[in-house]
Amino acid sequence: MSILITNIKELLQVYNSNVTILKGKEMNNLPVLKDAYLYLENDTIVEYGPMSDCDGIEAETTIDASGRVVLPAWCDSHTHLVYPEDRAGEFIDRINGLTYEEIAKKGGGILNSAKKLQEKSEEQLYNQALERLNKLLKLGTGVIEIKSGYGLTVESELKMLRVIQRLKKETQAFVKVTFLGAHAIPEKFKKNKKGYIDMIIKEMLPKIYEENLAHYIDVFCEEGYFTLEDTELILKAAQKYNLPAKIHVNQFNAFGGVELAVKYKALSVDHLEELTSDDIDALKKSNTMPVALPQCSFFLGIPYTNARAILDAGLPLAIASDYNPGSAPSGNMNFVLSLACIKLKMTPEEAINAATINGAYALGLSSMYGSITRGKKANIIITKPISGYQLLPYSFGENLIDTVIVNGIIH
Ligand SMILES: N=CN[C@@H](CCC(=O)O)C(=O)O
Ligand SMILES: [Zn+2]
Repeated sequence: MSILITNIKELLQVYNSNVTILKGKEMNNLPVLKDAYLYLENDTIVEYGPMSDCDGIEAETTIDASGRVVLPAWCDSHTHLVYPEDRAGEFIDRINGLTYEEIAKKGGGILNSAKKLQEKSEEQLYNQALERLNKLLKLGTGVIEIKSGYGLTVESELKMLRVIQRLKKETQAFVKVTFLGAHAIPEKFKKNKKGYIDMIIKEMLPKIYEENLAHYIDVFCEEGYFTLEDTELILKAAQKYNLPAKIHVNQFNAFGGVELAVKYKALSVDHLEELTSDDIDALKKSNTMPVALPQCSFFLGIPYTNARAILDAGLPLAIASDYNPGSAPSGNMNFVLSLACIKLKMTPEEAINAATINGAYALGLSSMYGSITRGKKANIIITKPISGYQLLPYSFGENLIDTVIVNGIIH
């Protein structure tokens, strides 16, 4: 199957050499080819260039992209897409003045989702998650990370991971799977957290390894959840099973989680609504990608990640949706892009880089995804006719995505 996209108004992220990460000032650079064509074969980007060089190229399908912007599909590096049902009740509680922490303390939050998830079958969870994922594909997401973490028992964590594995096998999206058994302390272990951590290390991890169910390990390193010591125990154990870390840190409190993650060579540190100069210093000495989740700040009314401090320190930055029923009930990366510009004060160029190439890096995939480069995967967004790529973050709440090609298939 070959696809030729012609008359492209702006082709974004064109790199002849295989760029895999953008840092600091580099993030303000977004290469644009005007009046361009793009030629795809099966799941691969084969050629691109100015329309004047397009003569003689033929394909089974031709798409006229006059007036449209074409760019790599979004790489969403942080989601909790598999969950049993919404938590709209907590939304109302928060409107009435309760905080996320207060809701969690009275049995809501993650434990509420875990209770519901334990009652659902693998089939039910799969069908719900598939519907969500199909919506996201149409909104431009081609690569997605999905975490477990609403199981919190051996059986239910494995159930979640199997559902995610099935999404990986049976959909066009490229799915990376993260084990987040350490998402909350189950009610049963309230007075015996050590017992739950033991269960993660001695029962869950070996089974996950045996069945090859996950690519990454995650821990919610936060007051009231998992301490630095707890996190270190889990990251150490995961090393034995070759599961690199992508961890939740600094959502509500900054107490050294970033430094610990860097010590364990984490692929990414996610949230960072609270950020200290020590965190920045630790990141400077690392290859770890900081990931901002602005929808969580928007929805919970907590501070936004200080993206400017991160970028001005010469560091890279990715943005992701954090799609989950408690703190970010949407996986729409187009809105994430708008928030990055409006609230994180990122330029459209920085935000697009953060949602494509650096998102791919945060999943260990940037040599295959995230830019328009010969040999990279054919994951492409074609917008509706627009005046320029700045419209993507500018027109918040409006769907400007017309066609999405994922893995060479048109959606
Ligand atoms: N903070 C931890 N995990 C999710 C929220 C999960 C939930 O509330 O269900 C997050 O990244 O925001
Ligand atoms: Zn999360």
